[in-house]
Amino acid sequence: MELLGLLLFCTVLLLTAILYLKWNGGNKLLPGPKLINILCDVPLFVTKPHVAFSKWAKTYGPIFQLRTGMRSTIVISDARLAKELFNDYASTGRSYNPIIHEFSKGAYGLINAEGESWETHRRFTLRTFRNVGFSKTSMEGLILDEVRAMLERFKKFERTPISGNRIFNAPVVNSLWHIVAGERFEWESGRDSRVFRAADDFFNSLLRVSTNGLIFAPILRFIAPDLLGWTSFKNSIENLHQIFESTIKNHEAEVNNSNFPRDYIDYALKEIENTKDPNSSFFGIAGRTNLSSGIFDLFQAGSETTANTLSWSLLYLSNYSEAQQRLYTEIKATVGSSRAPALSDRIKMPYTEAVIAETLRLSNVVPLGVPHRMNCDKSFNGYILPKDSIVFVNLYGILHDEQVWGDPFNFRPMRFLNEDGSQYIRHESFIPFSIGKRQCIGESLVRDTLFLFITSIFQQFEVLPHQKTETPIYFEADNWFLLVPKTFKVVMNPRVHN
Ligand code: HEM
Repeated sequence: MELLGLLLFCTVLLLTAILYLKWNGGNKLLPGPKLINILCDVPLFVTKPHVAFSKWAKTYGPIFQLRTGMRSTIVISDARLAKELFNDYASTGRSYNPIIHEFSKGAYGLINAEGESWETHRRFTLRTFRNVGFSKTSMEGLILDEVRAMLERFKKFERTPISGNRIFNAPVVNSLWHIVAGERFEWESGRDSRVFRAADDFFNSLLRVSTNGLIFAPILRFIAPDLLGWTSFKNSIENLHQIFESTIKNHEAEVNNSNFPRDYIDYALKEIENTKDPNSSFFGIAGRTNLSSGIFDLFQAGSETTANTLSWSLLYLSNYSEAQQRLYTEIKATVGSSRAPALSDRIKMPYTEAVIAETLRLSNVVPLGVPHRMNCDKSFNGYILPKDSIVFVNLYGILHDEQVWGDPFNFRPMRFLNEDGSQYIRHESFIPFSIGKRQCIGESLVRDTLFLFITSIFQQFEVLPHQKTETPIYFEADNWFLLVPKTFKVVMNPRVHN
């Protein structure tokens, strides 16, 4: 009888263990701060969530969980783990946030779309970028048009202090508009463009709603819509969509133009015309909404990010005179002073490549990437990541990890070079564009833009800080949603070429 009882007990124990393991997938519970720890860090979390995440990663490790509501939020602070997870289709969902979804009129376009619709649109955009001239000579010519205009502008203000903030917005928005709509505005002659104005309004209102906490607590938009900036945010989005819509209509009227397709909109209209599958993201009315939202995404993802990274490069290089001198020496030796830098020079300029990488690393304009959503339960690294949990990649923590970089807050391009400085070294933790299936699609455009702008500016000018910052220099950013430099001024001194 005793033996039978023991057998029964062992069987129940075994079954319980099997059921537990089956339910839990053989996985441990994710570590993470308790509610009380989160409450203690609320001011930091609200103002600088990327810093709070990095602080918690030190205590709870490279993968931790915040259990604040019904859904769990998972934070990854290690490049290798991020690569493994984000290469898995299970992690390619997007979370629903009414503030972020307002951009794309729902889950349309590129950033907020999911599943087949997102895949089709992403493939189309990458292909079209290549066709329109991404990384080809025509794209280079298009960026160089903006570089020339920029240099002309700087010449007007040489030797006088000028603001380093927002000076790259017009050329960057202009080059995007050129790719998308085939038009170039002569912003350098002081002509204002409604696209610039609308893009500016949108970003100012986006910064306002993110600072006011609406992104974390969207419910606030119903409580004080005007006061918290929700109304002007919505209006600025509507305004941009109207501009895109009227431009698309003008393109439709020119479909029979002999040069068709000329730009992104033309390619998309052709795709819509050729799509007969009602389930496709390019079919009929949904196809049109996807196009308008897709353009919106290219603007919101591509303009402020690139323009602010260029501003950061001016701030760093003007304060780190040794790095600027070394950059100039390489430009002089490779390009000289009688012609403009070209993308073909890039391969011979490892120091410049390192300056670009170090600027992207230290400035890290998108500190928390764009949150992903798990499409299904997933067993990962010994844990279960439940369906619908939100996953953040803590790019800020990864790009500023002391264990990885040693002195993460110094601007030190040499960290990307081999010992004798002759070769650029790829770094596994260098992921400013995130990683995996949803990695930024603008990376190659950004790298080309940074190369051509930075080499051209420093070929022509010595850039000095208007007011020297203390040493060691730590550059504080404004706003957490997009890390933009605080107000600063520089002085552009023309170089004397002999
Ligand atoms: C310095 C400049 C830029 C940085 C640092 C940057 C960074 C990022 C990051 C971190 C993501 C999130 C990826 C993820 O979800 O895991 C992203 C997504 C995206 N970026 Fe960029 N980006 C930059 C410029 C651009 C440009 C110039 C464009 C296009 C013209 C662009 C288009 C996009 C799009 C469409 C997505 C969404 C991709 C998807 O959901 O599949 N970005 N970017």
